Amino acid sequence: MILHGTMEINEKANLEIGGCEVTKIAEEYGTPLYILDEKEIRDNCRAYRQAFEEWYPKSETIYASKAFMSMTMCRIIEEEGLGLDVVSGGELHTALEANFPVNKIYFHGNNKTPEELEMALEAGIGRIVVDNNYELDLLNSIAGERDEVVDILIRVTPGVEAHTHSYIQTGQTDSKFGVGIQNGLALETIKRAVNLDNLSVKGIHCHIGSQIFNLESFGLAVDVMLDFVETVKDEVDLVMEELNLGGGIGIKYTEEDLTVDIEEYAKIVSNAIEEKCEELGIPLPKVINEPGRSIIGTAGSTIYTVGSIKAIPDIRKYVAVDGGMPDNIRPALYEAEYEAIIANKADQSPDEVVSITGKCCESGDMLIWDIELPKLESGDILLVSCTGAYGYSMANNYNSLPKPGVVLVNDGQVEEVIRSETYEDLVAKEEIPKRLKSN
Ligand SMILES: Cc1ncc(COP(=O)(O)O)c(C=O)c1O
Ligand SMILES: N[C@@H](CCCC[NH3+])C(=O)O
Repeated sequence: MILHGTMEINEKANLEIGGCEVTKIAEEYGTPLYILDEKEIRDNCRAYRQAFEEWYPKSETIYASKAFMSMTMCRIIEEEGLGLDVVSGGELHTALEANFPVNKIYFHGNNKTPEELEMALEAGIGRIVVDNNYELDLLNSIAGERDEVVDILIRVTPGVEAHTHSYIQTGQTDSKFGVGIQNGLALETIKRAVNLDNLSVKGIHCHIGSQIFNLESFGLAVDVMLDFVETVKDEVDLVMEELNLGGGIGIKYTEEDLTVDIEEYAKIVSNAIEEKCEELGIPLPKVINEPGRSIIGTAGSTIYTVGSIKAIPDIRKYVAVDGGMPDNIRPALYEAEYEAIIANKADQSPDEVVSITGKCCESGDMLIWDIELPKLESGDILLVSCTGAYGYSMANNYNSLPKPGVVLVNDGQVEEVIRSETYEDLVAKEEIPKRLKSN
């Protein structure tokens, strides 16, 4: 397995993260459990900041909190000088509870409710990224009632197809997000927006997809977006000053994946912008990038205890762990692949091919198909790496499994930042109608 961040194998053949022995964490906090490597989160934030400071200083990096949201994460993100992308009232609430600076919050989403928009205006957040005409009118009327002029970006689809799983492509014209540049809808939306009294269009936003390795796709998106900035200037006499290029940088989940160099990404984006702006004779825009996965993905792992082991002769050996698709739905949803290591036998060489399955009543509840590992035994602690992004944030309670908690490790210290759910939590929101109550 690739050892990400501060992972190390100690002299007792135990895996350590942030100087903490994984088996000890399992003993103290139980399994399944998510472990976050604080140094790796901070290093990933710094990689973006340093790369953009070098290649395109007129920029801002904001963390896409849908990848993993918590108040602790907000505090780390703020300390590292990044802004925040939220996509719901819930994410916004979490950010506000964590005292995240409101002017550095961007509000995304293709169907924000009136209540969510009201909440965002009440908080005074930095930018609302308007997705469609319905939202444009809604926001304008809410802002009007409040007697405010709200700064917005318009989400557009540049028609660039990123090479990634079809479920996580978002830049093509046939998408539920944004308005198309190629079919003229984006221009129509902007023409409409500039005539609304309570909105001020500051720029455009696109997000072409997620887990992308081909950096050229970002260069292509820049070209299309800046051509559109030029069109808007000519047609509407509006010079848009902000270009939000979304997130989407891929991470190396397994040996088969490529590695993306953040500096290379910053360089490609900045070269594309500078060349295009020079060609069009337009001023350099402020650039915003919105990484999620590449900030938190490699910093997170999930630990499980191995339970039943079932060998089907000549077919497959299933090794079951005490979590599964409720804490990591990505294999079922996107056929996502992961690596794993036995934390208590971290120095052993692979010995057999097994498939790691969860404990749900669902055949698709698989974490890893056909992985080579040392011989597994019941009671072993298995660590699946790179689960930091879209793991906890997409977790659910299928089969009434309580959601695992999250611990933060750093410099030999383990801190519980989200406690594991209990059985009591599972029924806490329920109310049995009086007539059905037992005596
Ligand atoms: C609007 C927007 N910005 C940023 C992101 C973050 O993407 P990623 O986690 O791939 O960096 C997403 C999710 O894909 C998104 O929808
Ligand atoms: N949740 C997805 C990515 C979608 C990101 C949101 N636009 C994943 O796990 O890969």
